[in-house]
Amino acid sequence: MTLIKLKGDRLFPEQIKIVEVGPRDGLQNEKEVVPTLIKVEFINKLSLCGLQVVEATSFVSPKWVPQMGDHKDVYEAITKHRNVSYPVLVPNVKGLEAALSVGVKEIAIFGAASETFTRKNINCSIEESLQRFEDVMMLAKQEQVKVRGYVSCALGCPYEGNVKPRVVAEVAARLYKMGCYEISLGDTIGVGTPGSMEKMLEEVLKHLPSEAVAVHCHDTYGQALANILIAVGMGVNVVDASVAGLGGCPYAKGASGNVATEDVVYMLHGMGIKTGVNLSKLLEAGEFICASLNRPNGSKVARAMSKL
Ligand SMILES: CC(C)(COP(=O)([O-])OP(=O)([O-])OC[C@H]1O[C@@H](n2cnc3c(N)ncnc32)[C@H](O)[C@@H]1OP(=O)([O-])[O-])[C@@H](O)C(=O)NCCC(=O)NCCSC(=O)C[C@@](C)(O)CC(=O)[O-]
Repeated sequence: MTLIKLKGDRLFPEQIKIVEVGPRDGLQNEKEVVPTLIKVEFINKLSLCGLQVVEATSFVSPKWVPQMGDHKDVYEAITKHRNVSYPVLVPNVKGLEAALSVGVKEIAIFGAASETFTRKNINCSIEESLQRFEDVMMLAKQEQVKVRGYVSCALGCPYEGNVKPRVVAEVAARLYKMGCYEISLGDTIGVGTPGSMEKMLEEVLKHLPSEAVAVHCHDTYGQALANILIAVGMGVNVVDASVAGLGGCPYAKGASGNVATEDVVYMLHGMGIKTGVNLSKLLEAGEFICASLNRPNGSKVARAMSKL
């Protein structure tokens, strides 16, 4: 990884990969069912923005998350671009088998550093979830499917409050050792601050190379950009974000959307860090989904630029 020096002592990666999670994390919590065709058009627009990764949907139980119940239809209908990967969330072997039946090439398994959140989210303990993921990983390896891992509640849990960095590092290390090529650390309820992000990452980076770490910051407390800046300054070069700041987790009451992709891209480009993302096209994709959902745009950059 090439690092560039900005003002001060910190070195920053020259290039950051943005993982766009809007179609999945962004839409999974919408109250009204979003029509499949809108989801497909949304993903197709995002595919034209220069993003390398667009998380497309979740192969989870439709009883638990009805909004993602059209996962197969969405995945089959989207136009797949050669340079873009379209990972989908998978909680168990059943989900992977369904994903394989429509030709999915990359999945994300999702664990957490909180027992209560894990129970509420995927109905098992942390240890049971890791055993389930071992089974998923075995089949994924056999089918040559790439696997990304999430660790939710990395900076706090909606049920248990503070979460120990040591526990985050342990779950992250287990997922990495199992074969996940990248571990995304989720501030699920956006309570983290630059201080807690730094402490948590110091612990995680004792066990994982920085190239294998991503951050996934919800912006509930308005800390997301500051937290990302800290992470990037510590060598993390993958950032998850959701266009127009869409999103929230159905099992984390009150959690607002992810950091807006437009805001992350604007900040990084302003620092001279490349993302490969075309901000104008991203703004169009954000406007499209906000108009379709009839909701205001959660990106400050999008709002400011629409007035220019
Ligand atoms: C994991 C389960 C399935 C366990 O749910 P369960 O009820 O314990 O599972 P089960 O094995 O007893 O199955 C119950 C029913 O679900 C079916 N089922 C079982 N598996 C599947 C599947 N894969 N796809 C479709 N259907 C499935 C299964 O066939 C059965 O159907 P029935 O016999 O009752 O008709 C459930 O808890 C679930 O789907 N949870 C997903 C919840 C979810 O998607 N949460 C939001 C993810 S966001 C997140 O985690 C945070 C993140 C990643 O964004 C990062 C951050 O911000 O921190």
